[in-house]
Amino acid sequence: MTDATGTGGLQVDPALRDFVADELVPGLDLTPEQFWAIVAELDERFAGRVEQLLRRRDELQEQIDAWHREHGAGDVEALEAFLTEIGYLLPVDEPTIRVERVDREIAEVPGPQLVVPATVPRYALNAANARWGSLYDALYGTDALPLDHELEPGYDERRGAQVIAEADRLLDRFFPLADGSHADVVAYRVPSPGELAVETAAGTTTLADPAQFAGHRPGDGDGDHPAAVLLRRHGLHLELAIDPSTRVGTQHHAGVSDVVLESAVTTIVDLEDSVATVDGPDKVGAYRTWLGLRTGQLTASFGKDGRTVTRSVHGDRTYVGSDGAELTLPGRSLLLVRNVGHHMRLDAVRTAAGRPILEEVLDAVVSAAAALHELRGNGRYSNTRTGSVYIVKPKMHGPDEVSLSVELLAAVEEALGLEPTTLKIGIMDEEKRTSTNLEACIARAADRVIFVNTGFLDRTGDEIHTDFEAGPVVRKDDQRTQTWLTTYEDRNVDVALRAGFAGRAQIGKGMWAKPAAMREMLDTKGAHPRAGANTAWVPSPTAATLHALHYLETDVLAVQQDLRKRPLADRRNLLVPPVLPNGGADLSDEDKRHELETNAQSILGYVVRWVGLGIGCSTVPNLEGVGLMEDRATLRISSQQIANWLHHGLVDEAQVRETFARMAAVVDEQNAGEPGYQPMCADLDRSPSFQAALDLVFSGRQEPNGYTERALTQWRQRAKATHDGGEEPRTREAVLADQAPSPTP
Ligand SMILES: CC(=O)SCCNC(=O)CCNC(=O)[C@H](O)C(C)(C)COP(=O)(O)OP(=O)(O)OC[C@H]1O[C@@H](n2cnc3c(N)ncnc32)[C@H](O)[C@@H]1OP(=O)(O)O
Ligand SMILES: O=CC(=O)O
Ligand SMILES: [Mg+2]
Repeated sequence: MTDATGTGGLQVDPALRDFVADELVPGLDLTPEQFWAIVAELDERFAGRVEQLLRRRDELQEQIDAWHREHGAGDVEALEAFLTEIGYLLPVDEPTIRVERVDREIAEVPGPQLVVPATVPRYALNAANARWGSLYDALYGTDALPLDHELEPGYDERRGAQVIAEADRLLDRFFPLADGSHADVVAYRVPSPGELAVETAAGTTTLADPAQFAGHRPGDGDGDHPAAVLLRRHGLHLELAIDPSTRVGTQHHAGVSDVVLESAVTTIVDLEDSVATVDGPDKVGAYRTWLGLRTGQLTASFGKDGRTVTRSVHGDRTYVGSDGAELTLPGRSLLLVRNVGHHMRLDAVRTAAGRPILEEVLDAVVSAAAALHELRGNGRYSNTRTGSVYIVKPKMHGPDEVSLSVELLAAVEEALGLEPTTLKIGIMDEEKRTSTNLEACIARAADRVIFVNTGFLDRTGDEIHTDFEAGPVVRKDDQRTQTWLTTYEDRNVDVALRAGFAGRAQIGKGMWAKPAAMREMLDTKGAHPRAGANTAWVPSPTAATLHALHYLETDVLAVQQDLRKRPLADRRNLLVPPVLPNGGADLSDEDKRHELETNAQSILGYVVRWVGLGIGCSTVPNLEGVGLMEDRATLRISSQQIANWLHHGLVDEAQVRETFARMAAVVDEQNAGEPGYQPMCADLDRSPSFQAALDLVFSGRQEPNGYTERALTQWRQRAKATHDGGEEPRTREAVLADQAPSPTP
């Protein structure tokens, strides 16, 4: 099946081997043999270091476990002294970053960051194009505005009127007129390129701040009928598309057929926690998307609204600027790619001795080689105007692991002949040893770090695992208000600002994990820019458009200047374990039952799609029917939560097994209409998904750092092997093709 000829002595899965030879390297100054020789050499060079660092994680965890066994949650000063003594806490030495050649989308323009699984080209293309999004669509098709009547099929005029009124309200808020309201406008005119004339019944007015007028797109005839008016606030653009001949334009008082917002300023194409890639063909699927986005050649065809749609990447947008010169704005989100962490091994490529290689090595080399097409000018469009490639590194524990990542990127640059520091790094601050030593972590990457981001989901999982022996942890939903978490969020911003991130790099906040709850997001996620974050994660293009409103509202760069003056959040508060008072004795049986059921249901709801269908990120309804985005990081929390309560006797094994069996029936019911779905309850003992869920919980205590990848991967591989004799395992693409398209207005 595999053959080591021409692959640097590596045994390479045929799908990967063909992808590299036929798709990745042609057009580069690189042969497949050279490519694999680079991978082999880097794997060999770094494998020992990685093993050592993983052992260090385990050693520290064992020491921390022993301390908590003796002291319980303990006294925080004593804990600090102990963690310092064992080398977990390192001296604080404030760094200054020196990163250069960073695109303005990262350095200067605060705005939403979209994340998209690399395994779904249809979604990835949508994400790349989500730089611009229709505010009308986002308001029409979600719960952002209350809906008090049943929508007419097609276009509902009452809903349309509600959307237009809300858009007017937002325009008044962000782009006020010198006189009157946008709701009174009958025409937007551009008599000369630098001048916006706004006609209302009361006469002609303009913007209260004329500098907000950024340009226009000429329509038919003179400036009385522009096709688009471009406005700008806090570095973000908003386009009034004017076309009175359309259905919406006819209804609008000034012919505005859409309000288009600059939305996903940046996008992370994810090779990590939102994908299920367990073998060569899976990895090829994900790599092909990244390559196709960088060459601009990626397309996806699918059925939607009864017709076949072919999606490809959008071009740039051109206007006449307010200075009269042509103004070109990027049509696509600036793309980053998230690679896997140090703990991942890839079965699909093995050394001559049979050892699976470091998956991060292959990710890094492929990520850079794909981008090389564009850096060499072979892409249809350019992602970067500064010649940088943005790689996000997850799940690093402390500064030595950051150094390892930096050295790997430097080695890839050297091997591919890239200028030093071309490969930039986004540091996910999502493991406790990174948060508590954030200054040192940033220092190790000072000349290439382009973000620190509070990945609070993994971080919560790691908190539970690190404090496992301190006592039973608080309920999952109560983590959000714990001292460690609020300190972590504040301190991440404080440290980054002191290190000089403002105007140079991103300070990011975490994912909005309720994909359909847009009203709630609008009401709460504005806290992210107000907390000094110049970006925060959203799960979909629609969420990006709505979250963009928060950056129009808040001038993040001004907030950052103010925050710079506040005292640094106290690192000691990061050490307060989130354990229940009185060992959980205050919780009622009903509280415990509910928490157990909630976590069991979310574990099963996610795992059944990962293991059974190869889908790495899903919306799973919770027991209250609210759809929650679940990925490997949320799974880490849920499985650690149950494992921790089991360990401390809040629940027992029989109860856990009984609850999982009961929840399996609920999850089967929820997925009953899913093509290719294998119900767990048909035979729980033989269901790979059900067994994976139990594995995650019952191995949760021993599993290094509480990660979920080992169990998921093994059970998915087993499920695929079972399929081998019969039906082919279904891919997400196949599942999507069978699904009715989502209702978009
Ligand atoms: C802890 C962490 O690491 S968080 C980071 C990992 N998480 C993520 O990456 C979340 C990414 N988001 C997603 O995967 C999805 O939005 C989900 C799984 C949450 C929901 O997916 P679905 O149920 O299929 O979404 P839904 O049916 O509401 O919408 C589908 C439409 O939205 C689009 N869409 C949904 N999510 C995205 C996305 N992230 N990027 C681009 N387009 C998207 C799809 O292209 C599709 O539109 P189309 O029919 O025109 O192609
Ligand atoms: O990767 C993000 C997280 O929250 O974990
Ligand atoms: Mg994470």
